[in-house]
Amino acid sequence: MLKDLKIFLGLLSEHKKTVVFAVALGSVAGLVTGGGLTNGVEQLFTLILSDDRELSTSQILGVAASFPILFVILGICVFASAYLLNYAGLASIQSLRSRVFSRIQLLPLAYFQSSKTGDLISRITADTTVLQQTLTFIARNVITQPATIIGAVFYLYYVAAKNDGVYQIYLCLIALPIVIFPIRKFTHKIERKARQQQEELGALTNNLAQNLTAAREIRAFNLQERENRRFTERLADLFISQMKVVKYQFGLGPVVEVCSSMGLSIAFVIGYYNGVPGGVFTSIFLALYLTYTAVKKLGTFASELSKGVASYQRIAEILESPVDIDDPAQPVELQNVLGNIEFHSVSFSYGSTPALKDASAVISQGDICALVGPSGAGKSTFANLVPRFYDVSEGRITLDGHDLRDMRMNDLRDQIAIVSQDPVLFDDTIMENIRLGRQDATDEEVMEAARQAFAHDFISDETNCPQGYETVVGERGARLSGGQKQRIAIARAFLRNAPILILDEATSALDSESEAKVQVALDALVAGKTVLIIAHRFSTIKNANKIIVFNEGKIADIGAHEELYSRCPLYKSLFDQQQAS
Ligand SMILES: Nc1ncnc2c1ncn2[C@@H]1O[C@H](COP(=O)(O)OP(=O)(O)OP(=O)(O)O)[C@@H](O)[C@H]1O
Repeated sequence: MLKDLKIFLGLLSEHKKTVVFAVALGSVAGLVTGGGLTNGVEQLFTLILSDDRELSTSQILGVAASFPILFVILGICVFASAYLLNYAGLASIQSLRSRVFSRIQLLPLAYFQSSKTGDLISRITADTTVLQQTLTFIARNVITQPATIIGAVFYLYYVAAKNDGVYQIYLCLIALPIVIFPIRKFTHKIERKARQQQEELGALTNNLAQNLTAAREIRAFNLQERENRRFTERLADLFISQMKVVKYQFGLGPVVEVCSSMGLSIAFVIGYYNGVPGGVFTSIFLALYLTYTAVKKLGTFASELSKGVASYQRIAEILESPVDIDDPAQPVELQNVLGNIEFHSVSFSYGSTPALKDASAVISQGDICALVGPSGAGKSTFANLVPRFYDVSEGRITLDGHDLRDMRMNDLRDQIAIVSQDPVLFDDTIMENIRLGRQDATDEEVMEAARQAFAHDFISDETNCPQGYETVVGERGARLSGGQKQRIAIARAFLRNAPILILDEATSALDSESEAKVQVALDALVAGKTVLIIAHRFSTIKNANKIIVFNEGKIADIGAHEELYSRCPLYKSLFDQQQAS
């Protein structure tokens, strides 16, 4: 438990001073409860049970006032301590969420292919919420409860010293160590069950996320019933694991109470036979009761801690995932990049799946290089290695003679503009979506880029975009057609004006009229730049001066159209097939 507690105290370490001050206030509250309250009760009951009623009015008022005073002190300490500790807890969770989010921005693409989006969302939202509850629960109880126990035990010691026959009542405290055993057993169980519960919640969120992104397909293929069934099954799994946590969490309290009640019974028997006076006995009973209640709360505390540990482990998995593509210690300074790219015997595998084998190629400044080959041959993989979305497994890639791994990632990616087949737009205005190409671009520059991409006309057309450049495009650009989205993406590339362009069949979503227009724009854009076109249709390659033919992860041939057509059988057959269709 101490190890687990350390994790949480570590999370609170940014607010050490606040925590220390709050803990001091909590200790006062605990000691006042355990020591002061019991003492007050002793005085009160001794006076009320006595036949002798000769106290002066001021003495009576003094005793009567002692309780409100005690509770005012207690109230101030408890409130201030809880407020400050909650502040530290919530602020720590805020910074943890922010750290997890920042980490996610750095993680390699491969991480997202092996993780599920819904589960990641669940870790950042649901698991951090559990942690938040744990932190505030710990904050409320970590000091108050032990302080209450210490105060009460000291009071018992004080009473035993003052009264004959009372020291045997210490026997009642034997119940305390006995209670530790069920607490330990239950907390281990809770930690495992809570982890399972959070995993089920992650799976449920993932199911939901997938369902929401496939709303069109679900309707098109009449999958509603299948989706309902799957979601209901997930809900049932979550329910079962939640109930297991509930069983152990709430089973602990009664077990501790039964052990504690035995202690109270022993106290009664000892007190009765030893003739302990009524007032003293009442306060002893209260001290024992407070001690057991505090122990019970510590039991709940341990179970909360276990739940928190289970969630923390899921969050820590993100924080501890290696960022294997990182900046070098002494990066090369990139200046006036020309765009000469060379692949030197490059191999790459996705896990154990080889995707590129011993690929060597030179793509010089100004080359328009088309990557062609059958599906799965390695074209996209080849292009994805240039912006270091993945690092090569073997060999090296150079830009203007420098190994890509010797450059700062941001410097390298600043030299590259990408237009993908299915461009992603953010739920923001058209202006801001284009500005992603270069974040410091002025509105005028954004509009000029849109003109170059033949996007300005549809953006200015009120029927398409009622607020022009200020029109919000919806999630993933839902309010725009495929062709319009692609022209926005092309406008981004114009704005970026990078020396290297990667086009993933960039004109595939355009109708023949816009395709012709964009082709003119692309011709202007590519001038003097190094261009990689992942070509799925051969119509795209007519402007390429260099064609790389891929087959089963290997480069089968490199050359211009005419030479490849005459000497490369694979290229000839692919080209003829396309012409025929
Ligand atoms: N993220 C991934 N994880 C595992 N394997 C992958 C991944 N991406 C691609 N592959 C595999 O790597 C190989 C090359 O894929 P790649 O996407 O580079 O081919 P491609 O030529 O671009 O195909 P297409 O024309 O169909 O897009 C294929 O066997 C593919 O299954």
